[in-house]
Amino acid sequence: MGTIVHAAYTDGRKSALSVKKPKVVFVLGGPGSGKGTQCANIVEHFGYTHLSAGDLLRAEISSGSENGTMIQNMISEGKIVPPEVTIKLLEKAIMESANDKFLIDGFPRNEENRATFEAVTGIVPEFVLFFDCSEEEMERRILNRNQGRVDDNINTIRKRFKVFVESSLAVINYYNSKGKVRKIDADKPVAEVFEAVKAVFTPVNGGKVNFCIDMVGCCVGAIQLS
Ligand SMILES: Nc1ncnc2c1ncn2[C@@H]1O[C@H](COP(=O)(O)OP(=O)(O)OP(=O)(O)O)[C@@H](O)[C@H]1O
Ligand SMILES: Nc1ccn([C@@H]2O[C@H](COP(=O)(O)O)[C@@H](O)[C@H]2O)c(=O)n1
Ligand SMILES: [Mg+2]
Repeated sequence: MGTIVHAAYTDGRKSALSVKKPKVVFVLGGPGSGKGTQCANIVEHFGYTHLSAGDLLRAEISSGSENGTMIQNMISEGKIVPPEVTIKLLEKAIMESANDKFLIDGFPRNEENRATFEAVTGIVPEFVLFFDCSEEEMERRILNRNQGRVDDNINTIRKRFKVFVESSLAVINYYNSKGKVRKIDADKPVAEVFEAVKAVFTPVNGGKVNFCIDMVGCCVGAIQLS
């Protein structure tokens, strides 16, 4: 079945993001894999702005907006909110920021999220940072998180795992087919995970990135990109 792409703007208006053209890194991984924790480290060391789609949705609930109840119900069930709701929150946050590079944490969560975001904004991620973590470890972390989240209970955790496997992994596989996934073993302590994350964000050769284009088994040249 084809993906339904929600035009967040039915009047055909272009997203303001297609004009601002921010640099975007998607940060994906199962619930409790450490996305938020590592994003905080990346912000501190590499100057990105961290936008957690989940946090934006929770703020929308707290704001008492008309979508609040619907969002609350879906989060309580570990379900994925319609893309136009989440994309508009992301767009607002990006446009209000003076920064031009963003970590978008927990988005896209499914193919509808991904396709709609690309259709509406025209933005393709620089890469996707994927935190790969076992369900046992993720469950242990979430049950010890103590942040008072309505979805941090064993029943909803299991539903979120199911959603991740059935919907979110397909997004990671899509970007993997484009060579855009940077996979991190997230089953390790925070500091060790961040060492691996740093390597992804640290350019080689003092800021220039060398690519050797290997065609037909031979290197046809090295291109230095600043
Ligand atoms: N590498 C790690 N080792 C042990 N605990 C960790 C690690 N990374 C994060 N944690 C802890 O696990 C919990 C979940 O981490 P975090 O909130 O960053 O995950 P998340 O991927 O953002 O989860 P969610 O998708 O539910 O928001 C937090 O209490 C955090 O302190
Ligand atoms: N793109 C998204 C992201 C999140 N949600 C909903 O929020 C819940 C919490 O997300 P976290 O990343 O903070 O764990 C998630 O389980 C979804 O219910 C969403 O709908 N779409
Ligand atoms: Mg998080």
